[in-house]
Amino acid sequence: MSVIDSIRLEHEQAKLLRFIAAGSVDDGKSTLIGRLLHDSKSIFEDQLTSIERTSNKRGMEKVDLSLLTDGLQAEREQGITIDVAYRYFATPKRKFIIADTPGHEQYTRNMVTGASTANLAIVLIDARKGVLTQSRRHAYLASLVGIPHLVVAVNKMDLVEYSRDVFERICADFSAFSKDLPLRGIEYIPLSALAGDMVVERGDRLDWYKGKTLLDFLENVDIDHDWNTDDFRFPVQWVCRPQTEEMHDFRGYMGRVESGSIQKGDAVTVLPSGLTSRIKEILLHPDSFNETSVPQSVTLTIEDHLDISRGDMLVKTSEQPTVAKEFAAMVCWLAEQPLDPARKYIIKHTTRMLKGLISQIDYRVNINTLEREAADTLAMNEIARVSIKTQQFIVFDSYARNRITGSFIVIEEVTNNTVAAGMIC
Ligand SMILES: Nc1nc2c(ncn2[C@@H]2O[C@H](COP(=O)(O)OP(=O)(O)OP(=O)(O)O)[C@@H](O)[C@H]2O)c(=O)[nH]1
Repeated sequence: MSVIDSIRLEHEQAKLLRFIAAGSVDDGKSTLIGRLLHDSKSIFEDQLTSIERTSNKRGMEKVDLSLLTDGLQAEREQGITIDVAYRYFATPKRKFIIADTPGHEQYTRNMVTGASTANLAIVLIDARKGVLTQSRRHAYLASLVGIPHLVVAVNKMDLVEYSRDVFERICADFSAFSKDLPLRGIEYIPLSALAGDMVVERGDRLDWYKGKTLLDFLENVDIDHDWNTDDFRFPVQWVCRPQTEEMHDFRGYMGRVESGSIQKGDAVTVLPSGLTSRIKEILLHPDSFNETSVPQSVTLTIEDHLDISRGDMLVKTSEQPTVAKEFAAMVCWLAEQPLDPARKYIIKHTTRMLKGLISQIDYRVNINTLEREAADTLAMNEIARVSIKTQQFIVFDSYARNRITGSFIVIEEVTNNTVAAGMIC
């Protein structure tokens, strides 16, 4: 194998698909994830033995695969507890991370927080029940957080005699409802998580279905174009000014390239100040500055001495974002304490903290009917379109264009709790 081939192979192997499975209670989410792990041989043997033991103890004939995803870890993030369990598995073709969000009423906020980095969402539908209010809610939330790919998994096909008519009716219902949502592509797959049909193996009871199995689809869906590769965005995390004599002129701007790309000599603009310069060097080994290396983390130097600090954003002069003190956003309220419109909150956006006010609630979305309602405040799990005013300028793109520079969280100053997650319109 040539060096190029081995580099290419490494690159292919590094490809990672993040997905979430959304379903109402008892639709079979845990069974499906368990089946996926089991049939793709991703479960470690010791895990399987312990599940077999538990299933036997409970007097079950078959191994209960939902036990594989039980025991959600509570995640503590800025003071709120989010029940999202991350599960990792790999096949020779791809690596996967599943964010498993529980289906109870805290669901909305869990999904909004767990799904914001997902490439794909699986919406489970019980074949006997068809498209329910909850299925609509899941599809709406997936489109709200901008998940590029959606799989509608029509589960429990064994309970409707693997009927093609039932499957096609559900597909028609779902596509009629979802045509107004900004979803890019929807894949429909009939399956039985319990019997194992069309999850990893095709089985022989769904012969009329000619599409891919779930795993085949997950392994092959094109995710290269999911992220913004056009606009160079570099929020500055740290300004590096070594105090040694030989380097006292050095100024490096450390951070993560969140999107796009840059080359030596490219014209850059520092925002919000608007000052311009050119890239002098791109240093890819931040270790030498005692900083842990994370993917895409770099240190940039520029040709001129400009006043740049943490929270500023370097962009390519030819690819400018919006700079404003007021913007519209969709927010999901996460805190138990409702929104207080009179209160100043902290808006955390990229590497910046700004003081801001939710100056107006344009409308609240009833996530069961998707209708817009008037509202004076927001309670936990509610979603609304709001206007936000900030004291200083904020540099952003719309969330539809850039999931990093288009998203923010709202923090309550006194308690330091995260109270909302937002996506800029
Ligand atoms: N017949 C049949 N039963 C299934 C299938 N998938 C899941 N089930 C059963 O449906 C019930 C619920 O499955 P779970 O996987 O626990 O459902 P869930 O959606 O994860 O439910 P929660 O964890 O409570 O949110 C269990 O009794 C499963 O055995 C299927 O394809 N066919």
